[in-house]
Amino acid sequence: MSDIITVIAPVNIAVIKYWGKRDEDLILPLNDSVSATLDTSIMCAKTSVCARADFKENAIWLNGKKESFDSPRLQNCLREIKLRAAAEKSVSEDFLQRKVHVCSENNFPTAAGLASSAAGYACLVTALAKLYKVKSDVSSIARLGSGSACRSVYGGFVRWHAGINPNGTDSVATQIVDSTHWPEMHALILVVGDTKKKTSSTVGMRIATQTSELLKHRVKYCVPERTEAIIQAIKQKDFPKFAEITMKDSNQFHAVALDSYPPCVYMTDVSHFIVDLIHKYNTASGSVKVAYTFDAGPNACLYLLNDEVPKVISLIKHVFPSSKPESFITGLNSEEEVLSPALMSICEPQVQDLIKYVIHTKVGEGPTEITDGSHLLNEAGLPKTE
Ligand SMILES: Nc1ncnc2c1ncn2[C@@H]1O[C@H](COP(=O)(O)OP(=O)(O)OP(=O)(O)O)[C@@H](O)[C@H]1O
Ligand SMILES: C[C@@](O)(CCOP(=O)(O)OP(=O)(O)O)CC(=O)O
Repeated sequence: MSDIITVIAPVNIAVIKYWGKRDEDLILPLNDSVSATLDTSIMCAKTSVCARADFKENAIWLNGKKESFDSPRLQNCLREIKLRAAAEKSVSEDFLQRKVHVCSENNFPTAAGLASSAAGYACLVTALAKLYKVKSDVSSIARLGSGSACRSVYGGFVRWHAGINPNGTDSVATQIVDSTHWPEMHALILVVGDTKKKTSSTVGMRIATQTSELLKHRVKYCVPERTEAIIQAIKQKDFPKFAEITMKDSNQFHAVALDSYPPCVYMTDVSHFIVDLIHKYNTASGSVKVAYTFDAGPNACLYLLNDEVPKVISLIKHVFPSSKPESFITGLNSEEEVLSPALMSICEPQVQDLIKYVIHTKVGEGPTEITDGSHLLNEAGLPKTE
């Protein structure tokens, strides 16, 4: 039997955003956040890990390239998993002393605002937990890699509790409902740009924490109320309520980014155009059918129910013509529906390629171990691609 462990882990897109830390080293947030975990069959990180007595050093390969293992976030995750394993006495002292090799790949662009760090660290920490046979919840360890990663440790809809303990022991993720609760919930990710962003989330939220008055108001008054309300909406499958809170929270997060000094601008003209289009679509539909949300970048994530997907895909194709129509919609198969004249008239077609491509996905499960032997490390514990 192989001693290599391989795990795939999902991305998650928040509907109540995490933005601002109360402790930068422990990655403790100022507020609770809520997200949906997205299907690993469409977007995922895949990570293989292995610990052997003859490895000379800890090593990590990310997307085919050897990277430094010195990153404090990586070191913190490995250290905490080993401490947990030692406390649980799950492996021998000798095993804990061994060096590890890690090889990871994302099947979508890295560091492009598509939550690669969330999937990446959830995957790494889950794989290490299996390697060291850790049984307890590891969301607080994934949090040390990237805050939002703690939510990718679970499937379905997930809440990250900010917690109040200075040492962060209560800053953990819990599942609100699993992925079978609201299977009709789909997501369309409209990729406006997939290059590295100008201001990282870490830096952007540091500036906001130091300078934004609006962030203080958001943390104290808006997020607590919205968190409770959206959890109710999720439990009751109340889409219009869910969508309204999602859109308001995205708008407020970007208002906080603009209220920072110097301001952080993540949305582009195309992003704002999408916001306007969704509001027009909802008005023309007579009720709220689609929600948008934007992370620290220009890409839109639209949440909508399955029934609505054919119409919305037709609308996107009509408004955003592509020079590569055959590869414009990726992910889950989606039918198209002829748009009614009323919906056709809400927006004229724009110039070609404002949106690069669209990923159609849905709410899915948390990290899973891959047992078919398709490891990223070979028998020598080195990347198969080397
Ligand atoms: N599969 C992975 N395994 C380990 N680390 C990863 C993996 N994927 C990404 N990362 C880490 O996350 C970093 C990218 O995080 P960053 O926050 O810049 O981008 P993002 O996650 O795509 O965007 P955002 O967090 O705003 O959605 C990478 O440079 C790398 O350090
Ligand atoms: C806008 C967000 O996507 C911010 C994500 O920030 P990160 O989790 O990437 O930040 P660090 O904890 O500094 O690594 C909102 C969210 O996912 O809740």
